[in-house]
Amino acid sequence: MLVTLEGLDGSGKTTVWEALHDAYPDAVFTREPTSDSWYGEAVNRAIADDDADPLATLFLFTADHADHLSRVVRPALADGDLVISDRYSDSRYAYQAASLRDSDLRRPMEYIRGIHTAFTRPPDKTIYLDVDPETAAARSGATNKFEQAAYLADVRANYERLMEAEPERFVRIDATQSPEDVLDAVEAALEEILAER
Ligand SMILES: Nc1ncnc2c1ncn2[C@@H]1O[C@H](COP(=O)(O)OP(=O)(O)O)[C@@H](O)[C@H]1O
Ligand SMILES: Cc1cn([C@H]2C[C@H](O)[C@@H](COP(=O)(O)OP(=O)(O)O)O2)c(=O)[nH]c1=O
Repeated sequence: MLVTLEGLDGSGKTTVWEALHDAYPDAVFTREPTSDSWYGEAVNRAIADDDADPLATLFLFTADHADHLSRVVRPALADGDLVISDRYSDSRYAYQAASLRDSDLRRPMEYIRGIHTAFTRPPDKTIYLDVDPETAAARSGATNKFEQAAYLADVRANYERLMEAEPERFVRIDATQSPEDVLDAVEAALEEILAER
């Protein structure tokens, strides 16, 4: 089973993902962008480059996803493992659709979803850590171009569209709560997800 964690920068995904290691010692913990491949390194260069072309950046993130799928996610799922990924394809649909909002693409989110359809493995469930863009930008320190409040407001609107389209896949958690309460809510959601399996 594939469970993904999504949310704005600073929503607390990584804090939760790290804390879940203790509760689910047998799960495969992974993330996008990947942190153990040259594809992930290329993505990190694009994130750090304020002048990186947004369409080129989309394809770098998508290349990293393809490698992540074939090298980590599909083999783990084939072994029957629980896979918990800190960010996954919805990050592309939400963030790159915002980056490409003023591009020549008429419907960026549909375009980005379209290039994934043929090869991706959609998540079984997605836990969305919900925070307002101002809190997100403040917590993340607004250190890169994706972490600015105005941009994050667009990203959040895109996540809302994704949740509206597939309400049964998403579990929304109020991530403005204390880290302990967020973790409790995520663990309760995961227990329910695994019980339904
Ligand atoms: N529920 C929370 N309340 C307040 N601060 C938080 C909370 N969760 C995480 N943080 C802090 O916010 C910052 C970003 O958290 P992080 O887990 O890295 O978020 P993300 O991976 O979603 O970008 C860190 O400094 C972290 O300690
Ligand atoms: C996976 C992914 C991440 N991103 C962005 C979100 C983050 O600003 C940045 C790095 O992701 P990440 O390392 O998860 O950052 P954080 O822990 O702060 O949330 O890349 C995309 O724009 N598209 C994607 O497909």
